[in-house]
Amino acid sequence: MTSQCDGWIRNYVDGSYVEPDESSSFDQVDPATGRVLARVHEADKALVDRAVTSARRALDNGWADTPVRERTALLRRAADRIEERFEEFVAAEMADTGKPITQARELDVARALTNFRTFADIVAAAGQESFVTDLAGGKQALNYAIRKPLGVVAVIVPWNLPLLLLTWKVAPALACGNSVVVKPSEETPATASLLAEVLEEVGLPAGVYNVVHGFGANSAGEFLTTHPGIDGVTFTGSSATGSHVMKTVAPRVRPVSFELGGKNAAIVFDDVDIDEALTGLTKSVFTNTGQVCLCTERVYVHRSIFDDIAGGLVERAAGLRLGDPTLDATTTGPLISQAHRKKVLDYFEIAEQEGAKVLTGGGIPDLGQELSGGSWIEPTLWTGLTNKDRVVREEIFGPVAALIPFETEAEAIALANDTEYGLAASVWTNDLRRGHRVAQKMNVGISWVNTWFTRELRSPFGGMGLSGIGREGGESSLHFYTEPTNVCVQL
Ligand SMILES: O=C(O)C(=O)/C=C/C=C/O
Repeated sequence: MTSQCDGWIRNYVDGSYVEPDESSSFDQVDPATGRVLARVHEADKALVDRAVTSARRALDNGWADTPVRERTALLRRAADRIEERFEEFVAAEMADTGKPITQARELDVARALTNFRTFADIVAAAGQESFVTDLAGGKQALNYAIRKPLGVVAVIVPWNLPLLLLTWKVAPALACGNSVVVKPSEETPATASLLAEVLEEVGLPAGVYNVVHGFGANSAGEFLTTHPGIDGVTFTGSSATGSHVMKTVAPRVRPVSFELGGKNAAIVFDDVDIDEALTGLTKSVFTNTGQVCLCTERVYVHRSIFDDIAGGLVERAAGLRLGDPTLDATTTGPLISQAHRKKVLDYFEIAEQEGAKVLTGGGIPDLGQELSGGSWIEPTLWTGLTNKDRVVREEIFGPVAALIPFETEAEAIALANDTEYGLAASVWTNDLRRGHRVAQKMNVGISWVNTWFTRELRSPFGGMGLSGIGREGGESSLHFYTEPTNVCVQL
């Protein structure tokens, strides 16, 4: 039995794919064409319970006590196996998202390899904290902390970078000896189920990795976060859903790690190399059709170069290639669904009501009959807006940004920080002292200077305010996926 066969994408529980039934299922839709590709079997409450129970049993039957070197060796084998099956993962990710093949290869699946290998290295090298404590009367005590697995972790991941974000969480979770129950987004079920094949092939014990599919209220996600057997929740997705998940685990005071929404700013100073800045800004606004929590939706530009940057970005947007995701020349895919496209188009309406001047885009492109059923949208740029406008305050999650001029550094910092979110920012300037100074002043988790989405996986990653709780990455992941016990011995 495999993750996807005879037209079904399956749940994976206790080491095997679950036989689907028609009664609870939903469609896997290709966002590029609107075509139904397969049926997805929706997990009911009993199946979610079986997943959590088998995850606990796997922990207790030895996985939690597996030597670190065995766990990290398994992660490396998983990376090698994904590499061998690379194009299968690319195809599965593209079927779910419609994203261009070059991005699926160079970002989404490539990062899965890096995530597994990086956390194998980090956990293999991790030490423990210990101290010799001086006491009264010349006595001493030895204090040392051992880190145990957090336990059964609920991993809830979004539809924008499905495999990247899934492995960003599952790699450290497994490396630290946890077992996981994964609830992928209903929009993108394929790679989470396919990963189960690889983990089984490389010898992960049954029950350590489980996948349950579902969506909305009173479904797998809800059954999972409310399940008394869950020891912690790691979630990437919208701030509203994050807030709801927090409420569901609050009665049992379970730890959460949230990477949520953003309304990220770029600040472009007058001393930039215009071409270099345009390249970086285009990437930060339009990557993954703007469907990355780190994408820029607010671009603050020094007034003296505003027209150069605005004009240059319009040209770059015109240079984007929307179309058949299987072509290497394609740079930009569709939005994830018709429902999400309606949300983005509604914001296009609101922007015009708020006085936006549309520099480019603002509608639906005509890409021919083959793609007419897809959820395509035009890359869009606005001017004429202020920080008071809804489309400058609310996360849109599409290929769109508002361009707003500023005069002084202090004004730019104030404008960029004027938000309830706090995930990412980018500062573009050739004065590196100013770059460091302004980047540090950003109230965000990740602040880039003259670059965007450059990732050091050992750094803390996450956001503040509405953008999340906690950090993952490097040591931060170890802290979330383990529970330390400090032992104090009188010497
Ligand atoms: O790059 C990462 O590790 C990561 O977590 C990216 C998150 C993007 C969310 O939309």
